[in-house]
Amino acid sequence: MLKRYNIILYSTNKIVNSCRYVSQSMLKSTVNEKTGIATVIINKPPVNCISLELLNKINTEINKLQKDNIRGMILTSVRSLQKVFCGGLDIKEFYNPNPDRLAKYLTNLQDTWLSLYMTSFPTVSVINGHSLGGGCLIAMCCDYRVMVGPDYTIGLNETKLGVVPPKWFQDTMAAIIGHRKAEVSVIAGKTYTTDEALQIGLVDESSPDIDNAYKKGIQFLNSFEKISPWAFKMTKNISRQPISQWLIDNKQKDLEFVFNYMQTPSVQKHLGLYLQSLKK
Ligand SMILES: CCCCCCCC/C=C\CC(=O)SCCNC(=O)CCNC(=O)[C@H](O)C(C)(C)COP(=O)(O)OP(=O)(O)OC[C@H]1O[C@@H](n2cnc3c(N)ncnc32)[C@H](O)[C@@H]1OP(=O)(O)O
Repeated sequence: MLKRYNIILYSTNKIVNSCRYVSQSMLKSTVNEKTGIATVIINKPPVNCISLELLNKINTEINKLQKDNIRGMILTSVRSLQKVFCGGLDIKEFYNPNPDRLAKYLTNLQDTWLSLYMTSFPTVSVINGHSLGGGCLIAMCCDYRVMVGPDYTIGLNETKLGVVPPKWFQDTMAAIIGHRKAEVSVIAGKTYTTDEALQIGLVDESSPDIDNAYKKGIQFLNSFEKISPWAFKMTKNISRQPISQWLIDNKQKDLEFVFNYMQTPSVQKHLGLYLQSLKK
C-alpha cells in the first residue's frame, strides 16, 4: 500500500495501480479506487505554512472529494519535509497586508474550516511533524488524529504572536479536550509534545513512525466499513453543527473583528517581532 503510494506521489494526473492521482502542486491528492480512500498531502516547503493559494487548493480539493463520494480521507504532510506537518497560517499574509488580499484570506479561511470540519466522510490527520496555530486547527478538524512522536509539537499558539484565536478555533479544541483544558491552552498559547497531546486527548494515537501512523489512520477509516454513510453524515452533523452554525451566523462580524485588529500598529509590531524571531 505504502509503496504504491510513493509511486503515485511522483506520477502525474493518470490512473496508476487503480488509484486516481490529482496533482495541484502544493497539494497532492490521490484516491484509491479500490478502497475509496483519499490521501491528501500538503507539499509547500519549507514548512507547509498556509498561504491564500494553499488555502484555496485545500478548500477546492475538499469540495471535490465531497462530490466524489469517497469513503474517507487522510490528511498529511509530504514526507520530504521530515519534521513539519504544518507550520500554521502564513504570517506573511498578516504582516503589512494588502487589505483586499487580507479580507480574501480571512474569508477563505472561514470557508475552508467549514468544509473540512463538516465533511460528510470520515477524516484522519496523520500528523507527521510540528503542527502549530492553523496547522493544529486543520488537524483538529479531522475526526481522528494520529501523531508521530516523540519530538514534535502541536497547539494553538496564536497568543504568542499577539493575535486572538477566533471562537471557532477555540470551540474546535474545546470539543476535543473539553472547555477548561482548551481555555488554559489557548490563553497561554500552549504547545504540547506528542506524548502530552496524547495524554490530554488532543490526539487519539501516537506512533514512532509515519508508516505505522498511516496504517493506524487507515484502520480508523476501515472501522466505518459497516456504518451507513448516511448515518455517519447525519450523526457527525448533529455533533458539529452547533459550532459551525455559530460561524455561519456570525461570519461578517468575525471577519471584521480580525480584519481590524490585525492591522493595528501593536498587533503588527508583535507579528513583525515574531517573524524576525523565526528567521533567527
Ligand atoms: C476571520 C478569520 C479569522 C482568522 C483568524 C486568524 C487568527 C490566527 C492567526 C494566526 C494563526 C497561525 O497559524 S500563526 C502561525 C503559527 N505557527 C507558528 O508559530 C510556527 C512558526 N514556525 C516554527 O515554529 C518553525 O518554523 C517550525 C517548527 C514549524 C519549523 O522549524 P524549522 O527549523 O524546520 O524551520 P524554520 O523555523 O527555519 O522556518 C523556515 C522558514 O519558514 C518561515 N516560517 C516558519 N513558519 C512560518 C509561518 N507560520 N509563516 C510564515 N513563515 C514561516 C521561517 O521564517 C523561515 O523563513 P526563512 O527561510 O525566510 O528564514
